[in-house]
Amino acid sequence: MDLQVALDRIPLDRAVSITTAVAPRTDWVEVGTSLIKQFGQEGLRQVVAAAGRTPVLADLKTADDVRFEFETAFAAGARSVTVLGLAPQVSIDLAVQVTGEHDAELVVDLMGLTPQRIEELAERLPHHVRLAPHVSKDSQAGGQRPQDLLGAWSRGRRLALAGGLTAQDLPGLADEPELRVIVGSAVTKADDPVVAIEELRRAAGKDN
Ligand SMILES: O=C(CO)[C@H](O)[C@H](O)COP(=O)(O)O
Repeated sequence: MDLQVALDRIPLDRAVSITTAVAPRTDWVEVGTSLIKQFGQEGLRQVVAAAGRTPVLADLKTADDVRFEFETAFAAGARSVTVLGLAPQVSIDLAVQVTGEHDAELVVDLMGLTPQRIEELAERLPHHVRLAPHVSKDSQAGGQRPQDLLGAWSRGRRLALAGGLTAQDLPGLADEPELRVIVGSAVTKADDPVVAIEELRRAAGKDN
């Protein structure tokens, strides 16, 4: 299991200082959609610099104008980007093409999709594309968990689970080899983000 720390709804200087502290202890750093909307390409560039050798995902949640949005993120140093599964198929196909041209990772965010559309995407998309079962911020109060969205379609696929996850969720997921777990608030709202990421590492079985 890989860990990805998502940075959302915090000032840029705090995002940079959290990144400096957690980057050596996480597999990926995510610049969340809220940060990208607030601080744009320059914010992304600053987090990439603070992350050092740890790769950075830009959670663009792109729905249109794929090449422009992706290439703006790659120019700032992002190594992975997200497209919405809700986007038109032509945009999802272009997302596969553009990430391929840049040797970057593509993550397809599955929030808001019907089970039928998720199955269709899982069948259609190349195996190297990572699929992200995601309980959106606005849906989290309903108690749904991203792991509830897994099914026959997800077996053998590269996955990234997101949406309100904490260290308590990780032991049950630790055996999934192709799984990345995205944790935002559990780190950024912690009194000490380093203590929080160490707890997540232990829960993920990474420090045994
Ligand atoms: O993509 C996101 C919101 O749309 C977040 O990055 C993701 O949900 C992780 O954050 P949290 O653990 O706080 O839910």
